[in-house]
Amino acid sequence: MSIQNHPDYKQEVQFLSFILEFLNKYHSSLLKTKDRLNKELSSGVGDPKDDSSDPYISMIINTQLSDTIEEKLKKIENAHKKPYFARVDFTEEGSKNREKLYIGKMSVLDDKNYKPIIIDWRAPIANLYYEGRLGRAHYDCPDGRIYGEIHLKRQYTIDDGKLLNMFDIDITTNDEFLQAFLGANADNRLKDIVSTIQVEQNRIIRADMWKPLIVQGVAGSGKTTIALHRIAYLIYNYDKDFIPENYMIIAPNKLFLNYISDVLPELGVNRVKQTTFEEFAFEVLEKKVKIKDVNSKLSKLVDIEDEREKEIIIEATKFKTSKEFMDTLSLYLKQVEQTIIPQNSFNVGKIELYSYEDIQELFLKNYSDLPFQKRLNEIKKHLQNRAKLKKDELIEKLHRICDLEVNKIKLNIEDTEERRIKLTETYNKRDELIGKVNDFVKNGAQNFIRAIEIKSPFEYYDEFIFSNLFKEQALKYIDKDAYEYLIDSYRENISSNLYEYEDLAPLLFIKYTTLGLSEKIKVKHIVIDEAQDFSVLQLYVLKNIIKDSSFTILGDLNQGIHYYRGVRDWNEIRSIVFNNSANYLTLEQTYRTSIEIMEVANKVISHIKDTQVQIGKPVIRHGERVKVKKLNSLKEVVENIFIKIQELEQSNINTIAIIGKTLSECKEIHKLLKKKGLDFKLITGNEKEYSVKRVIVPSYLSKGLEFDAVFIPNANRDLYKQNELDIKLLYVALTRPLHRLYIYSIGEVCDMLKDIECNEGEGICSL
Ligand SMILES: Nc1ncnc2c1ncn2[C@@H]1O[C@H](COP(=O)(O)OP(=O)(O)OP(=O)(O)O)[C@@H](O)[C@H]1O
Repeated sequence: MSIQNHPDYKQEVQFLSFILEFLNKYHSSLLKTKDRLNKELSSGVGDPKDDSSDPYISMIINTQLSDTIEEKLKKIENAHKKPYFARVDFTEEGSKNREKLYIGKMSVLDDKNYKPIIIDWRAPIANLYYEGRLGRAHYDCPDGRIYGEIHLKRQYTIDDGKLLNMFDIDITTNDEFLQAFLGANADNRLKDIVSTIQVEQNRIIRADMWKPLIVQGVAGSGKTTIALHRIAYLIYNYDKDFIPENYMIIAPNKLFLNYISDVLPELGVNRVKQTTFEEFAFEVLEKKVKIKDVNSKLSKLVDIEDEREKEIIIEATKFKTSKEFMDTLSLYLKQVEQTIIPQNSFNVGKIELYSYEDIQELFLKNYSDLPFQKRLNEIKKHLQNRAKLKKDELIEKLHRICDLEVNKIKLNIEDTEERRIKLTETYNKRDELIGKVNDFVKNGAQNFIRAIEIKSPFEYYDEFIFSNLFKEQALKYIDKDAYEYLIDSYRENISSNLYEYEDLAPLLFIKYTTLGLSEKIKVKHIVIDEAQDFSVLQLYVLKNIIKDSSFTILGDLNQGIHYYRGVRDWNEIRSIVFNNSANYLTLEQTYRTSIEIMEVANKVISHIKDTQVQIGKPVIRHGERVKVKKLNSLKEVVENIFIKIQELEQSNINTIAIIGKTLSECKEIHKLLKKKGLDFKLITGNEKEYSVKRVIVPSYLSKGLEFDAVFIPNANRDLYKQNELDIKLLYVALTRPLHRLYIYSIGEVCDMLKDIECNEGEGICSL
């Protein structure tokens, strides 16, 4: 049915015009306020945040108190293009009023009665759109559960302020809206999905903030997107308790952060901390150290032929990122703790004010919850108080001694010049000692504490690695070769002032235990994306040092390419890190890839015989058949890619990636493509900006990204062997495209793609 024939069309167009008019007025009133404030600012009067005098200001768009006018203006401009995307008609139990709830990315309140004209998608009542079906429904709000009836659920396509389409639906699943959304091409940034959030995604977004949440989701199931929507949701619903700066998202690298950087501002959220684990570690350590390329170990493992060498590196790294390593480090820090306080008492002269034993007790027992440095600060207060208390007594004693001495002199020496000299000396001595006592009261405790050495986390870590304790413990878990590899590689790195990525978590723990965290770290909720590549140790340390923070952890074990350190089983994280208190949810539906592409990816990942492997279920969206073409050389592959790209240019394909296995393979292809005049950007892992539409990228750096079309230049059996790492690297590459996937193989295709029916005659295998 054409939209114009819809019985409510006229009414809907009228409503849209009303809203647009409303927003226009608000916009111009804000502009006026901005001008006034600018004038006031430049003339030095007025408070820039006080915009309450304007009649339109009481109409609130997203009631973030800290919003600046600039932010509000931006929000209105966005809202103007698409003020809402859905409507739910709801009658609350006991009421006769059928409310029309228009739902948008941000709320718009009527300035006269403060009633919402548009409801923010994050508001409790908006849950009716995501979870409710026609008929009896309910939603939860701070006052409890509200029951009622849904009469209508309608979705709108509005673009640039024009109503283009509308659909009446029942459930928000697999509807036309979603299909249209998924059929669209990837621009080179992730986007918001407020209008098509699915039920299982909605539950993750709206899950309780204070219960740690672990999400296992297949490639393309929306984990990254949901992570960002969840932050936006939490910021809106916990705005009284937290500010955006209290939220932190940790992503694998800067390129990825750049790739996701549009989503939160699109959702009207700013100032959320978006960082990598390394950057956060530098902030905690209050020092930037040189870190070996995060992917260097992975690329080494990808390249090494010698199986034993590989085994040693994996064993050593697994240990270095394990709970056992952490326990060993804790044992070492316990030893350090015992020896921090020197075996001296706190004395003034020969008088003991605090015994070593008492100071040690304060350090080890009374303040055992605090970092070493903070314990010393507390102990200093005790010493200072004791010194102050003793001051009068000491001074009185000095006066008494002096008086006795004076009497003695007066009795024994006649009133001569000699007696006067002796008396002056005695008084001087007394005054000198009183001065010393005063000085001691002022500085004694400080000096005592200052003499106690707390080393830097780097020094402690160094001592730890080379300690006998570490050797003894390590050899309980790993063999001698792995231990020696661990020590030798550490020594080699340190000689060039380098640390490994895996050193960061223990260093953070040492910093926390010894010196404590800077007040500047305000994090309260941590969202970790691509968490499958985090180690138990990293998560454990984060959980333990950011004391009362809560967590949302999202990842996909199928994509765990840093398997030598990463998560192998989410249950391990639940028990070791969260004491079994975390919720665990899964996402099986995949939204990115077509059915044809997902089937190939699923076949490949099934080669890992592990119960943890999760098979993705694609949303019903068909695409082109996947083809594997056998060729004889990389040159031929590049020729083929060249021709295909000419074809793709005629179609609606925006972003294209060539995904190799190793960086060296990518470099080679990059050179060949350059010769043919094709401009592709080689991604090496050091980029901070993600702006181009055509890239050549090694699989391990393509994690999290997506493209309209993907070329796998060589999936032959020498490159992709049937081992966990190769299977996962291939899986990651195969799950990046939205619409087209082209696979080439120079010679014999790898075993994982062999299952695909192969038409050798044409050199083409297809599923
Ligand atoms: N409910 C949805 N409606 C529309 N599009 C969606 C929805 N959920 C996910 N998508 C789309 O699916 C694609 C994959 O999402 P996203 O990158 O967040 O998934 P992911 O689970 O993090 O993937 P990967 O693990 O492969 O990195 C994106 O294009 C996203 O916009």
